[in-house]
Amino acid sequence: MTKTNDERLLDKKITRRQMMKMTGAGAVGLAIGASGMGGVLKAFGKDILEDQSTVANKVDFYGKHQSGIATAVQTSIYFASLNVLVTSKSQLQDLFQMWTPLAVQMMNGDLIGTASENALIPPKDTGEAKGLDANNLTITFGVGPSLFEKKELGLSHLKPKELQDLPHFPKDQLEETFTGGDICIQACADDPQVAFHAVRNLIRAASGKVSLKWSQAGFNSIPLKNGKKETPRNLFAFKDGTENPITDNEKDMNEVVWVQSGDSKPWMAGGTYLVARRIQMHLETWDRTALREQEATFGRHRGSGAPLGKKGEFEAMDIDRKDANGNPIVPETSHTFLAKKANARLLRRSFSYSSGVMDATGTFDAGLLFISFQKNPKQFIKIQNSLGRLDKMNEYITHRGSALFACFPGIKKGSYIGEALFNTL
Ligand SMILES: C=CC1=C(C)c2cc3[nH]c(cc4nc(cc5[nH]c(cc1n2)c(C)c5CCC(=O)O)C(CCC(=O)O)=C4C)c(C)c3C=C
Ligand SMILES: [Fe+2]
Repeated sequence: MTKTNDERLLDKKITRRQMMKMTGAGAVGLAIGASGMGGVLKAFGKDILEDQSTVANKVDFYGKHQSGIATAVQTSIYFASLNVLVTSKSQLQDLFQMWTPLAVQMMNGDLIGTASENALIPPKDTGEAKGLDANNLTITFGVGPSLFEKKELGLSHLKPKELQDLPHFPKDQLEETFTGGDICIQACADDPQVAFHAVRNLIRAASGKVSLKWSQAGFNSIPLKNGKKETPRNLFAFKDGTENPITDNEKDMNEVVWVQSGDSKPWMAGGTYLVARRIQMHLETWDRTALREQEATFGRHRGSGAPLGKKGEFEAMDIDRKDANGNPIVPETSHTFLAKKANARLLRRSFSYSSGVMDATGTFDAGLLFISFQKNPKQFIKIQNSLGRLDKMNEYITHRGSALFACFPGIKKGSYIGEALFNTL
């Protein structure tokens, strides 16, 4: 990347120590002048852009935590797992600094860069989101275990001990083409093109610095009842996401999702761990299954989403309830029985996918892009181990992809994505 005069000057005159002091204190105070864009301040040659509070359907980029985690689930996701091609920590830092204003612009519903009428060069923005509003776009960034294993990046001492490849689980049939990655970008929005546009433009702007390892688009259809959003249904037609932490309850979120200071490496405080599992759902087999069997698989009623034997979706599920003959009302091999029995919690934020046909079988390649956020990956591991070989749902699903990423804490205005990681020696 060619550097501007300002950047060259800064490279020379500001020592690393001074730079860390200033960014730590909030880099807004560091602004070195207005750019040609009129009133847009710069730090280290990068534009400091604001969240535009007047924009329709807009989620804030800046905050204590990254967006796309506690944010109400949107209807579309484009999830990308990337490998890095850069060969030094400072190049990686440059990459996240470069991505920061682009993410702010796109979450404001704007195109990236400044519009140019120069017909001799490709436009800065790929353009397909023009005319669409922000559509509650959220962009969430995380880093995978493999990033810290790249010697040339010198990050190994900063790797949290929790950030290890997930263990092999019974019945896993993972494919390398849907597994792992150095960086993840989760773009969610209420429009598929807005979500795709975000990832496409971030990758394009990072040409030569990252390569796309795998990606998955997904969808959720969210019914509205009297103007209120209801729980979306998965491709097995069951309400999915009923039993989840309350995202606007800080205590719940601190207990389940947000890494607290002292829990892990200091740079992770306020962040979280993202588990992604690409789980194929065998729709053809499911569709041949009797309703009673389907309900026994989940331990819930298909229509209402209520626990078996109850009426309301949000009624408590008591897994110890027995019928008159002393048999458990919620089957002991049902998905919810086993998930509950694990006695661990996580925030599920999954999306359905449909990606054509499985070559070998001629069946749908469709399923769930399961995404969960938890303050420690062991919460996921505990639940997945409890589901293990017993989960009745195993007859109808196959885990085909898996990845774990450490998601940075939120970004302060004037700072950039992942700053805490790069400012730790
Ligand atoms: C290891 C974690 C989990 C995986 C993987 C998983 C896959 C998966 N789940 C469904 C559908 C449903 N899951 C439901 C509940 C539920 N699932 C998990 C965990 C995993 N699911 C938990 C922790 C829970 C909550 C359990 C509880 O305490 O009650 C439900 C019921 C409704 C709900 O609460 O959302 C459904 C339906 C699919 C289809 C799937 C993989 C394809
Ligand atoms: Fe589940």
